Amino acid sequence: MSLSYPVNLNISGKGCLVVGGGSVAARKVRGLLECGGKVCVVSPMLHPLLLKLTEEKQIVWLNRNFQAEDINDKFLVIAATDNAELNHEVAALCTEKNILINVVDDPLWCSFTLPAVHRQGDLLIAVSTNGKSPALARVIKEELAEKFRGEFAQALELLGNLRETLFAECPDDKMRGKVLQGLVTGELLKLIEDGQLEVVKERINRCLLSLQD
Ligand SMILES: C[C@@]1(CC(=O)O)C2=NC(=C\c3[nH]c(c(CCC(=O)O)c3CC(=O)O)Cc3[nH]c(c(CC(=O)O)c3CCC(=O)O)/C=C3\N/C(=C\2)[C@@H](CCC(=O)O)[C@]3(C)CC(=O)O)/[C@H]1CCC(=O)O
Ligand SMILES: NC(=O)c1ccc[n+]([C@@H]2O[C@H](COP(=O)([O-])OP(=O)(O)OC[C@H]3O[C@@H](n4cnc5c(N)ncnc54)[C@H](O)[C@@H]3O)[C@@H](O)[C@H]2O)c1
Repeated sequence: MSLSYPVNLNISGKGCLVVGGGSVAARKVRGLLECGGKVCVVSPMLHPLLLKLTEEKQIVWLNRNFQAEDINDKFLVIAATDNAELNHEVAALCTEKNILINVVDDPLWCSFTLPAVHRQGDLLIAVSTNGKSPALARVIKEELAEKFRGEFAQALELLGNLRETLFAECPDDKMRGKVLQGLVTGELLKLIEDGQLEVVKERINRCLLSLQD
């Protein structure tokens, strides 16, 4: 399989269809909802988690078998049934209409695959094995999750604010780059990892003060 091109999709408010309502579909639906997707599930049976989401009106459930027109106007589709032939059929329909398609039992039919994901606030760590071993992707993600904990979400907030201030107050882009690269080093990473957020704040303030000199 050729190498996949990594992107971060904005699916907020966009129509996402999941075909199938089992445990794999439930995992994919959770991921879509987390990012603000408008999720519709078509399946004659639903996993209890999906039933709950339907009752809470977080998703729309079409309680029947898949029909070709279900993909109309969808931004992306995930074919997650236990019927390989049907999953291929869904993929072929989407490919024809240039709709993004993920097929849970066949990477070759996917226009996108899902990585194992660890999030802390705006920090996103995504691990892919290009379909070679999803289980390994999960284990690598779990290892990374032990290192990149909640402190990183907090530190990112601080760095994001600093960057905004720099964009507003320092018109020289070379200077901005220099300031940010000088601040964000392996040493800062270690401070964040050790939970020394006060020291991180101090470094950021020092950075701001140096701009006024
Ligand atoms: C990462 C993760 C993201 C997510 O789903 O959110 C994900 N699979 C996860 C787990 C997982 N999946 C499977 C196992 C059992 C062990 C094993 O088979 O290895 C485990 C392990 C477990 O559950 O621990 C079975 C499996 N998966 C695929 C096939 C079909 C095939 O390969 O042909 C089969 C065989 C089905 C069968 O046996 O019939 C296919 C795909 N699975 C992918 C993603 C894409 C490639 C990702 C990559 O490697 O880059 C791809 C191509 C399409 C896609 O689904 O996007 C998620 C981790 C969630 C987490 O972080 O906890
Ligand atoms: N990609 C992954 O991460 C991953 C992981 C494990 C398994 N799998 C694969 O995913 C597939 C699904 O696994 P599962 O555990 O969720 O299976 P499951 O049996 O729990 O769910 C299958 C779902 O498909 C629905 N379905 C069947 N025919 C349908 C139709 N005509 N229209 C709409 N929905 C229909 C069923 O109602 C059911 O809800 C398996 O075949 C397996 O090969 C993929």
